[in-house]
Amino acid sequence: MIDNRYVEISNLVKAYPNPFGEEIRVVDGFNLTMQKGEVIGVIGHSGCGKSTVLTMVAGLNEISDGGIVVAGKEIDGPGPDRAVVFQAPCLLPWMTTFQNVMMGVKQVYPHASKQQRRVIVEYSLSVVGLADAMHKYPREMSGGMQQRVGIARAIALKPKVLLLDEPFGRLDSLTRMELQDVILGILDREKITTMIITHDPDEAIFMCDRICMMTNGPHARVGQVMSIDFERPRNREEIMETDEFYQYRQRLLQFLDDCEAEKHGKGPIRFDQPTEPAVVQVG
Ligand SMILES: Nc1ncnc2c1ncn2[C@@H]1O[C@H](COP(=O)(O)OP(=O)(O)OP(=O)(O)O)[C@@H](O)[C@H]1O
Repeated sequence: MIDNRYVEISNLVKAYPNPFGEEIRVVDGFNLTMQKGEVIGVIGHSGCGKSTVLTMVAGLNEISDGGIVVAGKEIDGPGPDRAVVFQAPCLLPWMTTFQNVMMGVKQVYPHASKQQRRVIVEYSLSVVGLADAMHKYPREMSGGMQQRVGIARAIALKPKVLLLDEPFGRLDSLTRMELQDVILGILDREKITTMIITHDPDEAIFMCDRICMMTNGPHARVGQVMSIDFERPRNREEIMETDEFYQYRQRLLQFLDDCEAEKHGKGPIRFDQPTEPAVVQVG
């Protein structure tokens, strides 16, 4: 049997102390496996624990219980095998685009020659469409351009896993769509295993191979996982003309509505999947 578990998140728990000093498990028993090259979306209501899960996978947030294995190795902190893109790229304002990307490359490739590093940085900036803006400073660029630098900075590290935490959250809808296409182009070429957090069902359907729907917190975990069976490369207009797109969307919205109802005491809704949750097939 082929072992497809490239990323394995097992019984993941995150507990934070509340103001009374009690430990509250915001995430409790989160299980998910990701295949190599797979793009997984994580969707759920605000505050359910999506970023908490992502930052634990990134190694930036201590794990209270359970574990995360990436490419056969249990993680115990951040590493260049996992690159993160947050909502805001946090570029150093006194450095050019080129220098901002080079900074991470120097750390990850300490033994590469100057010329090799330059090629990596230039390539990463060109794939996000910034070949002509390498020497601009952040203040000279739009929010969308700055976010492109953040993406270039992440892919320049050649990570095993790319973690995107609402990367388009601050962008207008046109720029958002442009950047979705940029990322999809990169993922189609480089086949990087990717987790993307989003609030936007359309974005999740367009970009992902599977969408993991999280239950409400506290004690949030995976409620359902839905496979998105559109072939790649994907064309936005073509996908949006299919019946399946609207069925997927309906399924996601229904889940979010059910979570909302449960929050207001209209549940309980049954999300009982103790280990790997059931995969929902639409169509
Ligand atoms: N450092 C912390 N200390 C205590 N509680 C925290 C801490 N960080 C997050 N939380 C709580 O954990 C829960 C999950 O937060 P998280 O940011 O992961 O949710 P989210 O689903 O990503 O939210 P959003 O969609 O609004 O970004 C929230 O209730 C939040 O208040």
